[in-house]
Amino acid sequence: MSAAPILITGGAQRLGRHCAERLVDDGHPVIVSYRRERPELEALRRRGIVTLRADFATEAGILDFIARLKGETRSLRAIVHNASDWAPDSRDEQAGATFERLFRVHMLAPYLINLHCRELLEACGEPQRDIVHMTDYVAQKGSKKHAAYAATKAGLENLTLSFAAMYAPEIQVNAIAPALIMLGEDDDEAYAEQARAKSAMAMVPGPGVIYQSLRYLLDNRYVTGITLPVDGGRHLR
Ligand SMILES: NC(=O)C1=CN([C@@H]2O[C@H](COP(=O)(O)OP(=O)(O)OC[C@H]3O[C@@H](n4cnc5c(N)ncnc54)[C@H](OP(=O)(O)O)[C@@H]3O)[C@@H](O)[C@H]2O)C=CC1
Ligand SMILES: Nc1nc2c(c(=O)[nH]1)N=C([C@H](O)[C@@H](O)CO)CN2
Repeated sequence: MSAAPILITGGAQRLGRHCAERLVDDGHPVIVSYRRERPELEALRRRGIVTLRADFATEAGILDFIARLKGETRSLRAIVHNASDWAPDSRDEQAGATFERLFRVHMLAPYLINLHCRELLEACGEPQRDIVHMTDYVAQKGSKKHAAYAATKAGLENLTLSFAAMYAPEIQVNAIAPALIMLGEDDDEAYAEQARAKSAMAMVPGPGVIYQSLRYLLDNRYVTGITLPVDGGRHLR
């Protein structure tokens, strides 16, 4: 019987793509969700990664993805909720719509996928099954410019506790809380220098440190209900 796949939402680029490719390197079948079709997806498909389109900005979009996921596989080894919209707060009439969209992407999608896909994880024949929520250091600190983003990531962090308690011992549920792992395409050196100065380690490590953290959770049978900080010691500054 072939191994059950690992689902990474938002796996078309950056941290999610890096983890998807490393999981394939480690012998796991992988399914990724993506929102926008683009040429880079072909490279993932050539590696045998199944790509499913998903827009989590609406409940209908979330439920439509779940239905198509269940048409694709009957079991899952793990679910990594990586999809995220790092939108700054809107100061105009869009403020409410922005908050609601980030609530759906960061909280409602993981909540509904966890509820509706529990049966896929339980159908996995391997001894360990995992759910991993990608949160953010700012869930604990807040953010002056990304308050809606930080609040909805804090909500996702809290969902980690509830689902860990609900799903133990069959399924382990944990979170990874990164800070400044990768810069954005438009970030200049001045921004990079300012961002590096925010942590004790004063570096921009790249996505490898996230895969190391995900690997630790996937390989540890005794860890559940935790949030693993991967933030260079932001709390020390
Ligand atoms: N990068 C960093 O330094 C940090 C990252 N994190 C967290 O780590 C995770 C990965 O970060 P990173 O790789 O930078 O993430 P990205 O900003 O690259 O977003 C990941 C994916 O989320 C998808 N996405 C966005 N909105 C939606 C939506 N409405 N429906 C479905 N998918 C959507 C995008 O899909 P598409 O491209 O197809 O539109 C995108 O590819 C995120 O959860 C992030 O919050 C936390 C702290 C620091
Ligand atoms: N979905 C995303 N979330 C976050 C991103 C990103 O690019 N996409 N980037 C950050 C920053 O690196 C921030 O940590 C810098 O202080 C945070 N979240």
